[in-house]
Amino acid sequence: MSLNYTLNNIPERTIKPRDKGITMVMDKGLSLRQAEDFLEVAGIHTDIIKLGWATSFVTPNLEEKLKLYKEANIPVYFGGTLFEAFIVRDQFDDYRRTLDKFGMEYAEVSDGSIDINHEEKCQFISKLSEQVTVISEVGSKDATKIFAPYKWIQLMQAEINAGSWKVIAEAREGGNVGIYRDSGEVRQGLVDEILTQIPEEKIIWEAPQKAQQVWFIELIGTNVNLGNIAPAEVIPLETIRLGLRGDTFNHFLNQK
Ligand SMILES: O=C(O)[C@H](CS(=O)(=O)O)OP(=O)(O)O
Repeated sequence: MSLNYTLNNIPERTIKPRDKGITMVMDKGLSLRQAEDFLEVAGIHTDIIKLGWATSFVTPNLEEKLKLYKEANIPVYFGGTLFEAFIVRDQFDDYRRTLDKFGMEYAEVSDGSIDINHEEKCQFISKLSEQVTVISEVGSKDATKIFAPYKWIQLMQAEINAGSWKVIAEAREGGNVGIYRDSGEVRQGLVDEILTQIPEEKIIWEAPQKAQQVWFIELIGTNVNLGNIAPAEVIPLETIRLGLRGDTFNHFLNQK
């Protein structure tokens, strides 16, 4: 990545294509012109784009948008809710055909809105990973469904074993379920326990709120994988990763 001028002692950032330090952006309906503008300023800092939930079903010019992202060399995938919409209707084969039809190279497997047996979910991961790179998501979108840290670890581990490239820790667009309390505060004990068993580079933490991004960057470092980043927040996030915004400025200076 080329930077505009020289500053000494900037935290070292991994470079694209990265396996660690990923910024996953959620596009929930950008127009083609907005997507072009987004790529012009933030494409360089974006590792992967999710077309949020099932927005791809109603997005006009879907093929053109996918082409734009492909030309920018940024992988794209449909949100997990779309996968779930197919599964709940018993249309797994149709989902596979849909991925082929649109030339998708990545897919999300989640169960945030549906109840499926976890072995069955792992079979979907395993079958889909013969076709695409699979990212799976752990955690419910239902704030009342809270499960213990050991369970998160078990589910994440089983999904990685089944073939997931990365596992996403659920938070939704609002950042108020899953790994967060409804106030948006991180369930710290949960995250700490997960990190005792699952390698941090295998997890993408959904962190739509600035305070959540800062928390993970301070805990894990500049090159933590973060997801559900809004397009307009990619450049601000990059500065937070580098200790160039007040929120992490002293954290990184004090590490020297
Ligand atoms: O689970 C998510 O992070 C997203 C967005 S939201 O929950 O609908 O706000 O859903 P996904 O289906 O994974 O894109």
